[in-house]
Amino acid sequence: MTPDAFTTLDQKDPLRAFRQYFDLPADVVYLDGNSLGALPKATPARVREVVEEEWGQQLIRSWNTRGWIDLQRRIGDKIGRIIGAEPGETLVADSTSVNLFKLLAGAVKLRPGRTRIISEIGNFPTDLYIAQGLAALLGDGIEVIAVKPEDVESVLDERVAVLMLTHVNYGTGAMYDMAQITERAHDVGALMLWDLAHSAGAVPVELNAAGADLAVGCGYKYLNGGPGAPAFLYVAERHQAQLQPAISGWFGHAAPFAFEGDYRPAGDIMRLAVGTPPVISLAALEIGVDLMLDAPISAIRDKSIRQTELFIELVDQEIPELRGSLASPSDPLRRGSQVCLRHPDAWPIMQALIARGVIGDFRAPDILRFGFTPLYVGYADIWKAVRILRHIMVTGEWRQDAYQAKSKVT
Ligand SMILES: Cc1ncc(COP(=O)(O)O)c(C=O)c1O
Ligand SMILES: Nc1c(O)cccc1C(=O)C[C@H](N)C(=O)O
Repeated sequence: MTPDAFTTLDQKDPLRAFRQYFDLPADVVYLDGNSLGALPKATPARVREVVEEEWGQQLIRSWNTRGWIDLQRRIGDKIGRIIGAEPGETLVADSTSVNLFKLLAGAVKLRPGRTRIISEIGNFPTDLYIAQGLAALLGDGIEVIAVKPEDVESVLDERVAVLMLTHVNYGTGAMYDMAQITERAHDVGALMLWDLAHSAGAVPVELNAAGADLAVGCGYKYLNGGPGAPAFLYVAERHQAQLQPAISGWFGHAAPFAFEGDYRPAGDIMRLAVGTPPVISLAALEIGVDLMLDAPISAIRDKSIRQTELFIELVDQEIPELRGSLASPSDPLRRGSQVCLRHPDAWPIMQALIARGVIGDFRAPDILRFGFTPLYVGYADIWKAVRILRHIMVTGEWRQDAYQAKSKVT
């Protein structure tokens, strides 16, 4: 394909208008929105309004007059529309790690007598760490068993309390069939908990249609809520009255402002709230979520598939050294919105790319990871990224000393 063909694709792109709503440096091709989403242009003004007007002028009155008290639920319901949940099933709260703890703990208690939490060896480490920490805290023979993705179904039996999987794998982009795996978990009476960190806003997700029980996800990736944005959690309506909150904070109380001495959980999703929510961060997140709601997820998915396919095809065509290096599934239907390539020198190669304005990720030990966020990545960006990657590989530019030193965040 020629560069002109990519420009034509951009001209015909139904999502083309969305790029203007993001503030991106002109000289950067940003292929890391799956780690930290881009800044929506409307966010700074909204944050300023919350700080200067709602906080500065209205002070504590804003909890009522500006709806601060309802933000977690209000934004939760909006995210619910992106992940196939009904109103009242999704709450914005805490971080993904903390939400995993709350939901896993609640799930284990819902399956008394069962001792196993099953997960996947390549899961994002925080998911495994949280499960391990919870098992150690609970004792009672509770154990975490992590197996290869292809072995997940074969370890499901009546000992399993909960199956906890990340829908789209952070390291490879491999995507599970949500409905099928959820059904297998239910076949043995286990609960299904999905981590949607790399799915929400990236691929179509239908939690209720799939029969999922519980889910968590990030606000700062495809939802563009900003660094450390509050996360979300989902509890299917049918479990809400029984799920015991493991962290029984006052925001989850049935009547927080009655200031009672004893804990009584709220009757609905609010029981999973803990303490005072970060209002300024919630306001920033809402801007990102609103933008996402304006874009049909089917158009996002179509563009994402097209972009990842084109990227793979171009790398194959243009960069002999990277031919056959694909670490993501080659079937786009089994892949999220990212492409991973394997190379023993992935670290310095990625540093050289970043120095030339193509921002992707390195993931240990040998992965070059490229995230495609269709709201602001164009087709011409893909052409440019592959040309620069080609230059770096052909010239051996990545071998320079400057690109060898490791930094703290990789
Ligand atoms: C699958 C997955 N879960 C969880 C997280 C992060 O959790 P937290 O936001 O609590 O750091 C990430 C990325 O950081 C992730 O990729
Ligand atoms: N949350 C992150 C952070 O605070 C620093 C650096 C990276 C992250 C990430 O989100 C990593 C990301 N979940 C990943 O898939 O690799």
